[in-house]
Formats: sequence, structure tokens, C-alpha cells
Amino acid sequence: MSTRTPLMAGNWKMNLNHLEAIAHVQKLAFALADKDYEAVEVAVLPPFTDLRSVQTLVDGDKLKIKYGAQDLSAHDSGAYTGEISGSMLAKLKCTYVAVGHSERRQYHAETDELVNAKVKAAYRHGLTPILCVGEELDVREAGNHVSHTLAQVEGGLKDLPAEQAETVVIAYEPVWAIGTGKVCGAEDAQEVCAAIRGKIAELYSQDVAAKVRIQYGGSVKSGNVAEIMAQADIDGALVGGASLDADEFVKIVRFRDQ
Ligand SMILES: O=C[C@H](O)COP(=O)(O)O
Repeated sequence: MSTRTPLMAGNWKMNLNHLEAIAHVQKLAFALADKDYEAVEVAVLPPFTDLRSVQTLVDGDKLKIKYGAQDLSAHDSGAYTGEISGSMLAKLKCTYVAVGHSERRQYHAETDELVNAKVKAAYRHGLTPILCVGEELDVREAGNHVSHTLAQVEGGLKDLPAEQAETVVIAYEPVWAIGTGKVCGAEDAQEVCAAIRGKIAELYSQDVAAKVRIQYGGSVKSGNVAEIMAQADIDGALVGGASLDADEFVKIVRFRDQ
């Protein structure tokens, strides 16, 4: 297990309206105790339309849970119909924003170049990007999963200064393990996460690489989280489906008890 503070983040994807979001965060907040937050950083990534409600709840009840968005525009303002800017997210006191999730890459044709522009947009507004990377099944079967993923890391971090790079969160999510119930073996995930850390050391320094938190994502549940978190280069999880069940997500946060 690493010495970096683990980040357990629930990516709700396109689930839970703002009323359901309030109920869900209230349930999480009620279940989580102060000691949970001492050992783990807990965050949720609701849909854009929920963020104001979540902010009001978190501020009003002084909750320790953090929150962020699932995407942002590479632009700061202007004629970009349907887009949400980093400044809008910052105004809602978001901490995190996912960038380059495989569903954005797959369904919205997001390239490494665009992902890189979004990472920079996040930093312009004081948001911490969760840069998502990972290979499709055919890439893994061809044995190219490490080089594919490292190219995404390099592309996503291009021209990013070290003082920003050391705070980035990288989520390694093998696409074939997302929402499928197929979990990447913990040691296989560790292999790629160690390679990601090595790439950051090569691009920046060992010091920067030692600070970067690398999450695993892909069918994480209470039953497999402990094994995943036991790996030296895995510093948290980006949890999709299981984060929609508050009791299950709390168990994931308490991975040390599983
Ligand atoms: O962002 C989360 C990932 O896509 C994982 O989703 P999942 O836990 O439903 O497999």
C-alpha cells in the first residue's frame, strides 16, 4: 500500500437527478465518520445539473466530502453551446474534474490533444484534474496496453509545468473492465500504474512522480477493493456503478476493513 492519501471518488456518470443527489450525499455523509476522512479523501462526481445542490448541502452542513464534475470545456467562456467552463465549476467550489474519461473519448471523440487542453483549463481555474487513461480490449490482447496508456499520459500532461503535474490525479481505467464486472487483476493493474509513475518520473522527476496519485477504475466493488489498494502504486479508486449504492461506496471507502 502506498503512503499517499488515497482518493476514493464516485463517478455517478449520467445517473441521479439533483433531488436524488441530495438524498445520496446525505446518506453518505450520515454513514461516514470523521475517522473515515482522516485516512481517505472521499469525493463524488455528479452530473453538472446536481452540482449546485451538492455544493449547497456540503457548504450548509459543513461536510468533509469533496465533489467535482465529470468533464469541462477546454474554453473559458464564449459561443460553445452546451459546454461548461472551468470557471463555472470553480464558482461552485468543485475540487476535482474528470478529464478524458474513456466514455468521453469513445462517444465524443476526445483526443489526447483535447484532453490536454482540458487539463490546462482545469488548472487555469484551480481545479484538480482526474486524468483518465486506459486501453481497450483489443489493445490489451495485442500486448500494447502499457505503451498505449503511457502515450495517453504523455499526451494529457503535455507542456504542463511540474508544480501542476505533481498535483494531478491519474485514473487508470482499462476500458474492457468498465461496467462489465471484469476486473483487471490487481497485479496487472499495478504493472500499468507503476509504468505510469515511471513515465511521470521520466517526464518530470522522481519527486513529482512520488507525489502523483494514481487511481484504478473498472468494476471496483467492496469485494475487490482491498486487493487493489494493497498495490504499491495504486492510491485510490474511480468507482462507477458501485458508487451509486451509498452502502457499497462506504464499504469501498473503508477498504481497510474489507
Ligand atoms: O469512472 C469510473 C469508471 O468508468 C468505472 O466504472 P465502473 O466502476 O462502473 O466499472
